[in-house]
Amino acid sequence: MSPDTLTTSRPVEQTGPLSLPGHAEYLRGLEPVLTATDVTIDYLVEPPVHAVKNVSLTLHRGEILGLAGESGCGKSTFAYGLDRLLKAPADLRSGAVTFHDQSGTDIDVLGLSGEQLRAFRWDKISMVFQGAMNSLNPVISVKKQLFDVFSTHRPGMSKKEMLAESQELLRMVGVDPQRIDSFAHELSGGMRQRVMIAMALALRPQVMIMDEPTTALDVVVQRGILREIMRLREQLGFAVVFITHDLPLLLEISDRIAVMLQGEIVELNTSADIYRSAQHEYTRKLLSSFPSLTGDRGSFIRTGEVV
Ligand SMILES: Nc1ncnc2c1ncn2[C@@H]1O[C@H](COP(=O)(O)OP(=O)(O)OP(=O)(O)O)[C@@H](O)[C@H]1O
Repeated sequence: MSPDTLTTSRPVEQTGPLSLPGHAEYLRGLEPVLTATDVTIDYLVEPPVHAVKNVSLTLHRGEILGLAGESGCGKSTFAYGLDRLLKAPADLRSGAVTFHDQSGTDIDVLGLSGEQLRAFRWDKISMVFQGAMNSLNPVISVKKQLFDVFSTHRPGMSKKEMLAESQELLRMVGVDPQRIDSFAHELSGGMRQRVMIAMALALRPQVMIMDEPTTALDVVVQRGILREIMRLREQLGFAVVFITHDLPLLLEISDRIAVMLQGEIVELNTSADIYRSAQHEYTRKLLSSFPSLTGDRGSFIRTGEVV
């Protein structure tokens, strides 16, 4: 890593638009792990699409930050920008993304070169996508795919260590370690997604970006996986940017929620305050469009218990 990618300044805490005093209270004492400042991303098509407009957001160590908003508002584009996964015609026009490493070093993510970026991704920030379970290679065993992560990023590890670590990862995500020799096509959709989460956890990243990670799964499997993610977050302390259009789900699992509308964050607050006293008209509209908030799932929000 070249010296110009390193800085030591710490960002000013952001409470964000339309946030209540409780939000500032929530932020007190939290340490930032990822900061996006004035990020603007366009798709250079004719006419150009201004997908993300001057978005600033701070993710704190160990927090689950939900990114909500209807289809096309720019959630995925922003998340891909955070991890430098954008491809043409997407163009990150301006802004800064800083990763505040546990070691105390700040990394200018947009300044990383190809090799530095490969080393950074998966190690510091990993990503789980909706389609990820289909991105496991069906004809390569789970073991080989997990081993590939280790041999690329941890070349010093022995095969024995890789096996022990892979089995432990599978156990952590609720997959029988004996399935390590299975091929992806032999696993259910839910299990494939759990294996993807195991791969994303393999290097113990400090941040995981999850873009609709459970949307394609049935509700029971989905809730099992979400519970696992929340438990692992407690155990391992990583932070999560969780993207979905399912606002009730975000209210259940997130510490804070950022609401996106047409490429901008229009409201940022704790989940409790978003639920109790949404400030932006669009957030209120989103909340009222989910009848489940007044039904069974609403009971969690009222009681604080995950069922
Ligand atoms: N390759 C592309 N070329 C042109 N425009 C694009 C491209 N990909 C996305 N967009 C546009 O960028 C905007 C933001 O899209 P994005 O996929 O980030 O939204 P999203 O909130 O994640 O939606 P979804 O929940 O449907 O994934 C939309 O207007 C979309 O049509």
